[in-house]
Amino acid sequence: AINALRSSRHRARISQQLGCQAAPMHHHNLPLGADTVVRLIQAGNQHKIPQEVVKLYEETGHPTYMQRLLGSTIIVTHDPKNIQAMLATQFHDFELGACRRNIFSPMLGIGIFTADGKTWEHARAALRPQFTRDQVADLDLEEKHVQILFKHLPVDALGWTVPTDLAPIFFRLTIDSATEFLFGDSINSQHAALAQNESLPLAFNHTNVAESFDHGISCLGIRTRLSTLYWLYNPSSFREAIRVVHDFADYCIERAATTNPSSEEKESRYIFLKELLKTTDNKVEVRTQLLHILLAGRDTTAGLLGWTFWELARHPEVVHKLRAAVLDTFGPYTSDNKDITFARLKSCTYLQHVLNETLRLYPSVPLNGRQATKDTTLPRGGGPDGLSPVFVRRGQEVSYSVYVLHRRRDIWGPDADQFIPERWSARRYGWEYIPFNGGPRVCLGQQFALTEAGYVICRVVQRFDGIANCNESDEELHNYSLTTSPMSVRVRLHQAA
Ligand code: HEM
Repeated sequence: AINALRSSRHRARISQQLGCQAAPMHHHNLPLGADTVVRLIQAGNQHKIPQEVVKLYEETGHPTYMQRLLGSTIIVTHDPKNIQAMLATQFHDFELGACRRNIFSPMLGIGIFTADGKTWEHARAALRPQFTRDQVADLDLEEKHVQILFKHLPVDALGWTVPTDLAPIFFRLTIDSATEFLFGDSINSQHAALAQNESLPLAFNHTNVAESFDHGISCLGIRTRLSTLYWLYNPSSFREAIRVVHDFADYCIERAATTNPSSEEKESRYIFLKELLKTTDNKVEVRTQLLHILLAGRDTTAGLLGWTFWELARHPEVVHKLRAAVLDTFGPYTSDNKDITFARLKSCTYLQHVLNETLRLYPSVPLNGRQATKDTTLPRGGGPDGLSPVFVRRGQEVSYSVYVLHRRRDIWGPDADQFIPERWSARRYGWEYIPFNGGPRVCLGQQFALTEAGYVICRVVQRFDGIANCNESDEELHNYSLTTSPMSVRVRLHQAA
């Protein structure tokens, strides 16, 4: 106790020397900030956690504030300058921390998404080359899976589909293409979901892999929200899901490692797993890397597609303009997709504006955080005017919400909550727009994701010229595990003549 008192006095002195002032404390109605925990649990049940975090910010009235959270006091900041400090300018003062590692490791092991320090540097260096290659987003492979998606969207004599929920369809599309690209073997969940069940001969029983992966991720989401109490949540269904996912990964790795090189050479397709096996023969490390990329890349892309169509279904004028831009760049729908390339997707400006605007309103990772590696400061948020630095204790959690940041009216204007792709024709990127994070840990798959999502959107709007919203309500409901996607995107699509 005496040591704690001494170090707290020492910190107070340093904090004063550095010109730090206290950030305002969020007003709590219950001890230990239990009211905030209850509110977040209730918001989770209503699928509105990101909106609740906006309310907490608005109640406090400051972009940076302190919040009690069951025994600890965390700093919450939605200030671009502070986020930039944590992610870039003071990168070494902050890390992900042991808590995130412990939460994720039973399913994923310790890899790029959970590691800090040298382990992270090693993982990033090993993965980086795989993302600089031109073929990183294989559009022919994507097309194969898009064609199966279209089988889920048959039309009647007037050209309309029945009301269909696109949200699960995008989840199946992205796990099929991601597993084929990463593991060399698609789990073909789209085939399994077709009514007539066009069963494929599979070397491995893939049927449960998609469900197990989804269940495992939702358990990781619950463990993340329990924070340091994550260990309370470890149900047998979580352990079983992990077993299925690991068996699938191990099967693919074993098969890739024992493939006869001569037949391998004949196969020109780029497979992530085979590239990784050239860098290490440690199969557990390969499994860890693969599962981390699957986690990082799959749900994020499915969520981006889901939210894009959620908004398109409510903005026919944007559909009209987007379709005109796509047809102008790539021509009408044909079974040949050769005109659609990475470079041409980038040059389709309005498509990029639609993607930017979707990621502004629905950043895939709406809440995030870091932990201080040493006593340090954040540049802003202290004192009555909020302009003084704030002292951060070693080990203190700092949480930030990109969802809140992207909807701040003082940054984006009074229409911050509205979907207006046109705002991007006059806007430049800075630290107020960070859907892919920033600094040394910026998303490795940004180009991959924008290419894949852009490609799928292009193909859908080439083939369909009308999107009618069939959801009963316009309420924004988040299917939020670690990333967000819409609960449901029920639409009827009209096929172009
Ligand atoms: C809409 C799509 C995507 C979004 C919005 C997105 C966003 C992000 C964000 C916010 C982070 C930082 C997370 C953190 O703080 O720990 C991140 C990290 C990462 N992302 Fe993405 N991501 C997307 C798609 C992808 C894809 C498709 C891949 C790979 C195929 C990928 C690979 C990674 C990797 C490897 C990291 C870890 C980087 C590191 O810690 O060094 N992402 N992404």
